[in-house]
Amino acid sequence: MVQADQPSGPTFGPAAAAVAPGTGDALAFRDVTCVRGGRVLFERLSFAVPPGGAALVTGPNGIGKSSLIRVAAGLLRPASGAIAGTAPRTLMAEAAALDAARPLRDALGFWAALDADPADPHGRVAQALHAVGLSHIAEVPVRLLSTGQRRRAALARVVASGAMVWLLDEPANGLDVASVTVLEHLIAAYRRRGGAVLVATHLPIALPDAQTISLL
Ligand SMILES: Nc1ncnc2c1ncn2[C@@H]1O[C@H](COP(=O)(O)OP(=O)(O)OP(=O)(O)O)[C@@H](O)[C@H]1O
Repeated sequence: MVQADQPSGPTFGPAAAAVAPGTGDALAFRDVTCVRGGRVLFERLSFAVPPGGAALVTGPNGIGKSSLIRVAAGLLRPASGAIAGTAPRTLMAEAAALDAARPLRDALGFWAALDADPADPHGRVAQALHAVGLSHIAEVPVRLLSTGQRRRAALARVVASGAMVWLLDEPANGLDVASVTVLEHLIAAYRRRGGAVLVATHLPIALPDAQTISLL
């Protein structure tokens, strides 16, 4: 079962599955059904995230939050329905996919050169490291980073990507209170620039005016 709501405007969900998200959305699910391991995780889910918007995916363990994020990322094919939106997306999941042997700056630079925005990858990595408070360990190999530092490094990768849509799967895991505040500020600044975020979390994250997609 799924329940999606917005602070204002229409309610999306199975009962309103015919509601077609408008054009120009950064990301939209249209009647998306996801089946995994023979179990329907969510059915005919429709919602849209406009530029500058945010959606928060909530629900208990094993309900399908990560699966929803993976569907949005194009890593998991929905059983039916469609994902709309051509804006470049970037994913922050459990694995940061940063080369453990490389210094952090180089490991991030590898992805920044491949990711959405081709302009000035070195400059974007430097800015991202500063934004997450890791500039001082830019030359330290990734394998020596603490758990929380790795999570912040993963966030730096997202920041450096220049993508218009951030897909964040449990981004607050492993972060201390101060780092969660940094995360919240980064998301807010990104949204002010027109970025859109889809966040799955079981930890509280302040996302003003976000619509909530409750998997039940
Ligand atoms: N590769 C897979 N094959 C089959 N079933 C899977 C696979 N990956 C996950 N599942 C199942 O899909 C369901 C949803 O998993 P998912 O990771 O999306 O949940 P979640 O809400 O993110 O959970 P959590 O809060 O524990 O991270 C679970 O029952 C899980 O066992």
